[in-house]
Amino acid sequence: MEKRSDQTSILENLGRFCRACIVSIVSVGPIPVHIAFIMDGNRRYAKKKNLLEGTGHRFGYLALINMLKCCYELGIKYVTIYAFSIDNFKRRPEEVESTMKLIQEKIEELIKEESLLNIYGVRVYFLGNLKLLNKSVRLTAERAMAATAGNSKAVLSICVGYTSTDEIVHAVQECCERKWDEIRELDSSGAGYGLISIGTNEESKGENIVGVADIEKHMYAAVVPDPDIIIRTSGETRLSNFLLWQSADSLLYSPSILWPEIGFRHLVWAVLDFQRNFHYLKKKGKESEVSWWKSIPRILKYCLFWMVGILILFQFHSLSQKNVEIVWGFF
Ligand SMILES: CC(C)=CCC/C(C)=C/CC/C(C)=C/COP(=O)(O)OP(=O)(O)O
Repeated sequence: MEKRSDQTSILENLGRFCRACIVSIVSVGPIPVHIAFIMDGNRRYAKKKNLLEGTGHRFGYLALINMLKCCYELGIKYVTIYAFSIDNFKRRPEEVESTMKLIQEKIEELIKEESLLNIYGVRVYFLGNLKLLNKSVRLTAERAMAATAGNSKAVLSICVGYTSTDEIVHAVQECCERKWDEIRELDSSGAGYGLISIGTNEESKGENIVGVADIEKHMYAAVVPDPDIIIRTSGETRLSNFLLWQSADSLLYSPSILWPEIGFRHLVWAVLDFQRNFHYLKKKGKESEVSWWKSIPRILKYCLFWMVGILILFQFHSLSQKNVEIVWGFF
């Protein structure tokens, strides 16, 4: 029994070591600053595994926690997730209620002292029309934002009661209201009142024109940079009203797995895809600053990684299926 658990912990450490090696190899190239996830396929996962529908979302949450850890290990500073769209409110009332309950329960878990958010220094934002949430979920969300406001290493944005078209309409409305107040302040005589028009100019102070940058400032997602990659599981290549304004230059990556099945390997693949397409993604001024000599420790780790890999291959016949699964679990 003792021997068995020793063997398990050796394999777990081996899994962790291999993962750390992959992280250091991938980090030689440019790492995306912001990844957004469309967590698609929770209910299909439950169906596939003959589980209750709501259990699919619980597995989805576990996958989310694992994915956040992977992102923070890779040094990705901003993560945004599509947790509940405005359209999701049209689902069966029992489903809406149970998903909301789950979201509230998990937010409460996430703001505990020893939670993942505090370990990795993550500030959390809720993006969307929060008025659509019931009072207790809204208050929990507000409490989470206040509780993590002092964290500054990373940012997690949770989109609830969100759709991109709603965000754009809200931003334009708010922007016009502000512009109206601004003009009124500048021209107390009221003589300059007129129509406010939407212009293509970036920003326009004191004029009756609202520009792109003016609108952007009023987006829910104004607190984070535009996403470099949007990952949508279940092989779908639609954005489903998610970050339409912000995704003009984003790479869409769409692995054919259901959200609860997502793992480290899918994230690494998405980042490698981003690195391959880096020069096409208009990442001006964001070139990697890594020079070859700075990569020496990483290259050594890379060699060590392959040596260990070859040793494992030699030993493979002596590993049981269970042991192989333990190591594979880290990917
Ligand atoms: C604290 C926090 C943010 C918790 C998140 C909980 C969580 C994983 C919510 C996901 C909800 C959702 C609508 C997923 C989409 O799958 P789907 O229901 O559309 O599945 P389908 O595509 O198989 O129908």
